Amino acid sequence: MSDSTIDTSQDAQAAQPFMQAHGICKSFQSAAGRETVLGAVQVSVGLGEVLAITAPSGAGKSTLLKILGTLETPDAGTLRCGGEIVDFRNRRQLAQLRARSIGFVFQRFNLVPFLDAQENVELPLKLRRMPRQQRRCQAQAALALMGLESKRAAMPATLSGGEQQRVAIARAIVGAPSLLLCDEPTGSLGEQAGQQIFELLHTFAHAHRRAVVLVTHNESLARQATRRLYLHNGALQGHAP
Ligand SMILES: Nc1ncnc2c1ncn2[C@@H]1O[C@H](COP(=O)(O)OP(=O)(O)OP(=O)(O)O)[C@@H](O)[C@H]1O
Repeated sequence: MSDSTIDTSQDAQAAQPFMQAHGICKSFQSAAGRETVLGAVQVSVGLGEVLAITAPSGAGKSTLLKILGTLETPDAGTLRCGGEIVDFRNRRQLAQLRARSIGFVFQRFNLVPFLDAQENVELPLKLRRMPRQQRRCQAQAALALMGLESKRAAMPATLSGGEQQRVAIARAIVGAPSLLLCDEPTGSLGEQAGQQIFELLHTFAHAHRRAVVLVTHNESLARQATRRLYLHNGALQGHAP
């Protein structure tokens, strides 16, 4: 169900918020001076929902997503994840938070070309030194969730764009993150493959009670999200500018 009329002030009331951002500001230095990209952004995302964020190019969607994913430090504001305030100075806490709770999906699939689908999905678990049998089981389950049981041994180059993105999503969710941040995940796919990716993300959020943030230029997909917000002039709002 989409709800394009929801106001951001109601945002904090979303059921079981997992990630809450309050007063997030970010500016960058450019040749023309200091440019404010995000000015006091408020947003929360709850378990079980897909939150779509749309905006014109250059409005700061990727910057916001990086801050929500703790990959970028805001100039001001607070971020709560699972009820705890994120300390951006504590690199160790950030790394643990990302490893345990946050998955990332990008427009580019970034699969390792010399590893097969299963090995690609196992990679984050291997880095965490998970025993081989356990990581194999988890990777198989993640690939099954993406409808790729029959492609476990396939090399990335032999897969379609949509299939490669599904492997990338399986890799992002294999560690069971509560929050999945997706930056234009369907941007390089055709309409049908993009729709399939959206439906898989939707099922992941609803059936597994996870929070999904979907940054997209695709109006049709944004309309199908649980909730959608527009990034405009550095603020998130519930209606089109
Ligand atoms: N590290 C950085 N240093 C300087 N400027 C930056 C940096 N990162 C982002 N910007 C600037 O911030 C603005 C927003 O960038 P961002 O990538 O977040 O936008 P976007 O909405 O994701 O754009 P697009 O839809 O085109 O991908 C741009 O003007 C960009 O040049």
